[in-house]
This record gives sequence, structure tokens and C-alpha cells, in this order.
Amino acid sequence: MLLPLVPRVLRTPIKSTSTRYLSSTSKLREAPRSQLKPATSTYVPTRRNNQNQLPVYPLIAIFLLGSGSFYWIVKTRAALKDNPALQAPKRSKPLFSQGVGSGQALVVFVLGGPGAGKGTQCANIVRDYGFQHLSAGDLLRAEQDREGSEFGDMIKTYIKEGQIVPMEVTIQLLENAMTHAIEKDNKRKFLIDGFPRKMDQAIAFEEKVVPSKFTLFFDVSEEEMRKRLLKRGETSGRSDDNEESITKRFRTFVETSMPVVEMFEKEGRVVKVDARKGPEEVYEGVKAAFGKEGIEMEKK
Ligand SMILES: Nc1ncnc2c1ncn2[C@@H]1O[C@H](COP(=O)(O)OP(=O)(O)OP(=O)(O)O)[C@@H](O)[C@H]1O
Ligand SMILES: O=c1ccn([C@@H]2O[C@H](COP(=O)(O)O)[C@@H](O)[C@H]2O)c(=O)[nH]1
Repeated sequence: MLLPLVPRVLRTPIKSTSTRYLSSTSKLREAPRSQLKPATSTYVPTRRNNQNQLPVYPLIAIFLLGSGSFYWIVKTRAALKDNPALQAPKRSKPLFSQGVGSGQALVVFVLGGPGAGKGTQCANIVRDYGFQHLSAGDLLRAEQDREGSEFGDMIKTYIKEGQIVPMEVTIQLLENAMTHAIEKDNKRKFLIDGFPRKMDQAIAFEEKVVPSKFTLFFDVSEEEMRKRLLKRGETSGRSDDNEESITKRFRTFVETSMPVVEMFEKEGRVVKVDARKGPEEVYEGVKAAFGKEGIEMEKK
């Protein structure tokens, strides 16, 4: 068991995801437009010597900022690597095998772009299929806000920038939450929402924690997702529900997360759901997907 190695910071179980969307408003900024005036003068300004030269100072500033962020990320990764609490467990096989019996866990990964409707549909699945909902984003936000967390500032920066938090932290949070649900309520069916978002996470989680049963993928256009996120941003209070962060999150999704979905797809482990329509219609697709995978509704 990993638990004794884990610092108190990460050991505290996350109780609820209901505080997901708090309140505040994010505003869109519009770039000022330049005004063009008709040429009314014959005045020709004298050409200054450096007019055709590239502006050097902004370039230096961009370079310094870029190397600063790179240095920060490298330093963070090194610190995490040396953190005894986050050492990869020396397991020759996963903590759980796939199933719902003793020593087992049943994991369905839930993926899709930012704002695809993953959280909304997970709530339906929890209600009808008796799964536990573990949102990686929610767990990270709870850890970010937890007083005394040594990872809080790092998580905050990654989330605002739409980057993927180093996997050691996320996997440990997920494993803690799973272990807690199993020990407390013997709940062994998990919807892991918004994870894995990067290849290293996918491989490490399946090797060290449990192989997933399948991945439920919500398919919807970027345009629709942007619309949903901006609407949600009016009340969510999330630091990343704004135009600038949304653009960064989309880029990370396409470049970093889609390759994970493609890998699972090649292995025949993805069920796609058309998520363009309203929540009820999308849920019909979810039920069909679960039926296809042999997962039945729980009787009430
Ligand atoms: N099918 C749908 N049609 C229209 N709006 C939807 C639909 N599903 C969810 N929404 C709304 O879109 C927003 C994003 O949904 P949700 O939070 O479920 O997405 P998500 O994929 O979990 O997002 P994130 O990846 O950012 O956590 C919410 O405001 C939700 O109410
Ligand atoms: O595995 C993960 C999952 C999420 N993140 C970070 O959290 C934000 C928000 O995630 P949501 O699923 O939209 O709630 C995401 O943009 C990442 O910055 C992560 O690092 N790793």
C-alpha cells in the first residue's frame, strides 16, 4: 500500500465535487481597433536609421519570459521527482485488477475536449449506474485550495495555463480517492473524468493502479465547446473559463490529449458518443455505450 508514503497533504480524501462551480464573472477583452485616416497630407517623414530593424527589446523580453517558464517547469519536475511522497511505487503489477470483487476496481475513463459535457453526463451515470465520479480536475482544484498544500501554487499555474500537472501528483490524488471510496463504502466502480490527458499518465496509471475497462469519449466541435465554456464562465469562478485559457486548453487537448484517445482507439478500447446535441440526447448515447460494454443500470 502506498498510503504511508503519502504526505498528509495528499492523504486527505476529497469529499465532494459539488463545489465545482462557484460564482464570479469572467469578462472577455476586446483588442482596441486602430483607426485608419485618409491621407490628406503630402508630408513625407524622414526615415530613421532603425526603422527597418526588428524591435529588439520585445524579443528579448519574450525570450526571457519563455526561458523563465521553461526553467520553472524543469525545476518543478525535478522537485517532484525527488519528493519522497511521490516516488512511483515499486509495484510489479497494478494495485487493483479489473473487476468489482476484493482487490479489484472497475475504471471507465471519461474523455472529451474542455466543455464537451463530461461532468454533466457523469452525474447521470452516477445516478443510474452506481459509479463513483472522480474528476481529475476537481481533485487538483481541491488540492490547490487546500491550506498548507505544497503543490497548490504549482497546480494553480498549470491550470491557468491549460497545461497538464505532472502525473505524479494527479495519479496519487486519484489513487487516494479510490482507496478511500473502497475502504469506506466498498465502492469499486469509478468514472475517472478528464484523465488521462497525457500519454505518460495513461501508461503509468494502467501499470501501477488499474487497467481501465474502456474510455467513453465525448465528441463535439471546438466551436460548441467554446460556447459552452464561455457561458459556464459567467458563473463558474474557474480561473480557466476565459477566452485566453480556453484557447490554451484546446491546444493542449489537440496536441497532448488526443494522442491518448487515438492510442486507446487503436486498441479498440474507446466508445465514442455524439455530444453535439442537448444533454438528454447525449445521455441516450451514453446508455447505448454502456450497454455495448455490458454495463447494466443498477436497480433502484
Ligand atoms: N449537451 C449539452 N448541450 C449544451 N450544454 C451542455 C451540454 N452538456 C453540458 N453542457 C453545459 O456546458 C458546460 C460544460 O459542461 P461540463 O462542465 O459538463 O463539461 P466538461 O467536459 O466536464 O468540462 P471541463 O472539461 O471543462 O471540466 C456546462 O455549463 C454545462 O451545463
Ligand atoms: O489529469 C489532469 C486533469 C486536469 N488537469 C488540469 O486541470 C485543468 C482542468 O481540468 P478539467 O477536466 O477541465 O476540470 C486542466 O486544464 C489541466 O490544467 C491536469 O493537469 N491533469
